[in-house]
This record gives sequence, C-alpha cells and structure tokens, in this order.
Amino acid sequence: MPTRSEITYFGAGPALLPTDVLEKAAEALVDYQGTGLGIAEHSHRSALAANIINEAKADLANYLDIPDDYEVLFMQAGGSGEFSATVYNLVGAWVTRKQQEALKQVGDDEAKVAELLQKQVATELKLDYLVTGSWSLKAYQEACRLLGSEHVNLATDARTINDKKFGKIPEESTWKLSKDAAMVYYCDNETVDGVEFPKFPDVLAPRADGSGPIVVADMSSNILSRRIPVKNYHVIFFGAQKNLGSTGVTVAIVKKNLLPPVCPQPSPTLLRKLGLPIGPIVLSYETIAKNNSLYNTLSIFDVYIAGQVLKKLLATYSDKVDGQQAVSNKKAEIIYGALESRPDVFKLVTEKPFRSRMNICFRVVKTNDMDVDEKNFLELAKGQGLEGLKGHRSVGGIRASNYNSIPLEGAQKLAEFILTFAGH
Ligand SMILES: O=C(O)C(=O)[C@H](O)COP(=O)(O)O
Ligand SMILES: N[C@@H](CCC(=O)O)C(=O)O
Repeated sequence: MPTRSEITYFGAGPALLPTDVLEKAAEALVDYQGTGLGIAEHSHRSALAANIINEAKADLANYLDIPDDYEVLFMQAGGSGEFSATVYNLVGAWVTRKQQEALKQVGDDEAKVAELLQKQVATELKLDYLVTGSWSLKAYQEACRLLGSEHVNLATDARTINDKKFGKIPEESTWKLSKDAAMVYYCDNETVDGVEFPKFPDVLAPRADGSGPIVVADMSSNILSRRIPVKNYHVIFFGAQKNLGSTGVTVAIVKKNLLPPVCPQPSPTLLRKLGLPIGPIVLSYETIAKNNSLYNTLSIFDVYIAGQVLKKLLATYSDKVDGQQAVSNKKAEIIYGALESRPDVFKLVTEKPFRSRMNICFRVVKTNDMDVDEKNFLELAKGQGLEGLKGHRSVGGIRASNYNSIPLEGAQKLAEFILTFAGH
C-alpha cells in the first residue's frame, strides 16, 4: 500500500489538500483548541464558529483583494446549487430594478406597476450564457428549466466552431449579447473540457462610470490560482473542493449593490404575479448575507479547512495570489511542454490560447488503439505514484488537474513520466 507521501494526486475534485492542513484539521476534529470538543461538534452559533467564519472571509478578501463593496457568503448546495441560485437571485434583482423604474414612471399604484412589469418580463427579461464547456452548458440548461428557454439567450456555443466539441472559445465579436440582460454568465475554467478564459472578456468590461453588463462567473476550478478583476463581476462563485478546501461549502462573492438596502429581492407575491420562480430560501443571497452565512447549520469544519488553506497561501506568498499564479503557470508550462514535445504520441484537446492551467486534457495515441494506450498510460503512471489522471467519464482521455496543492515537483514528476512513456 502506498503512503500519502508517495502519491501525487491529479484528481479533478475533490482534490489534493496540503498534508499539514489535514494534520491540523484531524487534531481539531478531536479537540479544537483545548476545548475538549471537536470542531464538528461545537455549535455553529458559538463565538468560536463566528471567529472561524469571519477569519476565513477576511483572509479570502485579503488574498484576492476583494473590494469592500462585496460580501463573501458560505453556501451549501455546490456548484450545481449555484447554477440555480444565480438564476433566482439575478432575476429577482432585475425585477427590483424594473420595479424601481416603474415606480418613478407610473407612481405608487401597485396594479399599474405589476401590469407594466408583466409586459417587461414577457418582452425584455433575458439571461445570457456563454457556453464553453460541460459546466456552463449545465448552468444554461438549469436556467432554461427554471425560467423557460424564451428567457435564456445562448450568447455563444463553443461547439459550433469546433466540430461540435468543446475546446475553443469563440471570438468575442461573435457573441450575441442581449441588451440589459439580467446577467451574463460564464464559467472561467471548464474542468471537464480543459478550457480556460485567458483573461476577463473585454466586451464585458464595465464602462468608465461603472455601468455595464452584470457578469456572473463560475470559478470553481481556477479560483485562488490567478488574479481576477473582482470589481468587474456581480457574482463569483466556487465550490471549495478544488483549490480552497474540502467538499461541503460553496463560496459566493456578491456585489453589495445586489443586496438590500440597494436591491432587496421582490416579494414572493409579486414574483407569483409575474409568473417567475421563487427560489428556496437557502439559495437566497440576501438571506445568507443577513445571517453572516448562518441562516441554517453550516459545516464549520469545512470552513475551518478553507480558512487554514488560505492562511497557508498567505504565509507562503507575500504577494498573495500573484505568487500562486506564477507557480500555477510554471507547473502548467512544465506539463504542457512535455506533452507538446511529443505530438506524435499526445494530442492536446484544447486549442492553445484557451488551454486550462488547471485541467490539462489530452489523448494518448501510441499504437492504433487509443483505449489500450490510455489504459496503459494510467496504469504505468499509477505505478509511479501519479494518480487521478483519468479524464471525466463524459469525454474520456487523460486529465491532469494541476490545482494549487500539486507541488512543483509533482508537475515535474508527471512531465518526466510523460516523456518516458512516449519513449524514443
Ligand atoms: O466545476 C466543476 O468542476 C465542478 O466540479 C462543479 O462545480 C461541481 O459541482 P457540484 O458537484 O459541487 O454541484
Ligand atoms: N468536478 C469533477 C467531478 C464532477 C462529476 O463528475 O460530478 C470533474 O469535473 O471531473
């Protein structure tokens, strides 16, 4: 049986966590700070739980330079829960904005306001989706399920320019963005398909006066690995189980102008009148923010692990996320470099400018039987302690997930294995 130190785990999520964080968490699970009780036993409403939440929030804000006009929320329904949460909350915010405008236009007459809003919902309510991989596709499908596809605009579908497969991002000039969309949604890094936006899209940038598209991004699999212009977004969400911590918490970074007092969610009565869906209370950003992430029982143990990972990142990199970004880029370069040096054996799935630094997807063609070659690759890799390299079941192939906890030596070891496997 291999020991932990003999394995480099390239799984896509849940992913490797730093060993010292796990050792400390294991102690905390039995006895947290000499209290005689474990961290998963203490009340989530205790002062120590509040400290853990507040420190994790502050450390995340520090590491990513999140401006003061954003709220950090710990939520619980995973990335998939956020596919729904973003729809409910952003549609609600759109209705509130239109309601505020209608009040100015027709005065305080409830029936007239509702009538005007009904017309606007029918003719103007649109959510824009940039579909560049399996996860943004799922988010798009969820929006269609909740709202009806007449309200969901597929602003771009990357498969249309790549032989019906994901692997490229269409030119921004071809995106069909709606006027005044309730949100423009995209997934910054597609875990399954290995596609990452090289930078924030120019066409979505805010104007000089701060106005512009309402941008929402899923950063589940590349958060904490590069600097992001937080101020360009209204919502950034991510599951913890790749770069942040253990499965069980999902973070939403929400711009405060989506929350009360600026933008309270519409009443359920109004939403019912408008025929719009009413979200579960546990997915309401407003409710979670009002309760400092403790509307209902939260796994403080998972927040604690996330907090410890952040403390380790802050202690390792004096320049915070920039330091990690340099290391992440270097590790990706090492692995891609090895693969690119043997195009006769390895076929990279993603076009170069859009290659994910986090999920490196490729096929192995050494003989004329790819299945056998890939099985062989995985088996030999495992023999070297290189695990978790199997591609997602929906697409097959090989995928090396290069998250923050993979050390530089781990990337080097994989690169050496790649070259040895290719042979002469
Ligand atoms: O984006 C990914 O990669 C993911 O793994 C999803 O965020 C996972 O979603 P959930 O399983 O947490 O719903
Ligand atoms: N996040 C993982 C697992 C997703 C799943 O299969 O549910 C992946 O993209 O590979």
